[in-house]
Amino acid sequence: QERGATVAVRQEIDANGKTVSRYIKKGVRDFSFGHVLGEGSYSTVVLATDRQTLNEYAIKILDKRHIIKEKKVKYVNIEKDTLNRLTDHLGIVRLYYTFQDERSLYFVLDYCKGGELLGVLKRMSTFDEECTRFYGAQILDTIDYMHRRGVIHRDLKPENILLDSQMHTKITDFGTAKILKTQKRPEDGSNGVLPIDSLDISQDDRANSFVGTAEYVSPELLTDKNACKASDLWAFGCIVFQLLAGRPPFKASNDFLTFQKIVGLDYEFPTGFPSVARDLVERLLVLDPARRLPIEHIKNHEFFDGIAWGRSLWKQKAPRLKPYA
Ligand SMILES: C[C@@H](Nc1nc2c(c3cc(-c4cn[nH]c4)ccc13)C(=O)N=C/C2=C\CC1CC1)C(C)(C)C
Repeated sequence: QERGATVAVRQEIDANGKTVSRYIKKGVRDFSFGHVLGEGSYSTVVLATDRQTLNEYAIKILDKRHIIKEKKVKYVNIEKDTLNRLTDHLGIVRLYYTFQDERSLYFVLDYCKGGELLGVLKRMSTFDEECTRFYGAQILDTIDYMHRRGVIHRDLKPENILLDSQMHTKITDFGTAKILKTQKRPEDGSNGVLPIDSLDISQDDRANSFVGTAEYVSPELLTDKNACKASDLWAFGCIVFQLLAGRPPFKASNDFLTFQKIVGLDYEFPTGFPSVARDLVERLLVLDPARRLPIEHIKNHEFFDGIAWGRSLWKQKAPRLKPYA
């Protein structure tokens, strides 16, 4: 095998709709690398052009020695397994193939020309309701897809919500995601109390060692070290608040004080914050994860009136970005 090329498998749908695996040999030499797009904690994401097809990709490069030294191998595998599991949704950054050479691992992914949602929000300072509704709906639709496939993201934030060339969202950075074991739901539910696993709380200890980015961490992760699907909905509530307010709800001068605000549910809406959006946020920023609005109810909330959920949400034009007056 030529240096740096490993056989990569690409799933394709053939003429009669069957998924076939195409074996392609891609390596470092098949790409010309451009500028750095972003720096992760253990990786660099670089713009690259496929020399044959001239398609542009984002290639995440990980230094093998560094990964091993920092004991991050499991996170790399979680990211790959998660991305390989979340393949058929437009709101997820797609992983095309991976390969390696003696020094590095390479993940070939969607290039999201619009960059990070955080960058766009900073330039706008706030989003108006129409934009918040559109971006909020795309993010929620993607969370719904992830949860249905037993994946909890655990670190949702405007930095890792990217925008493609059509200004549609693409969620990324799954190295700290939690893949839930497919557990059977108990038939009974007789007493009507939510069975503990209905919150899909991650059981194993490793999953609980991770804490996300301070401003978006859920209270349950801080108090009983357990993340669950509803933890992503807490982060979603923080993001909707931040799009309209221009700042996250829980923000203090250091992480410890931010954590105190979170567990004390200590936040205020800016004057003029739209009341329908306020009602939605208040039903998401609830300390008890079991009492947070479930996804189906969020979709039916008045704030999302007018949103056509499903594929059409991803086919429509993104609204022109306008600040909240
Ligand atoms: C959040 C992430 N930043 C970024 N990650 C990715 C980008 C990306 C693009 C721009 C950009 C585009 N135009 N101008 C800026 C800025 C930041 C980016 C992209 O296009 N495709 C896949 C990416 C990531 C996929 C990989 C995690 C699996 C961090 C900071 C972690 C590197």
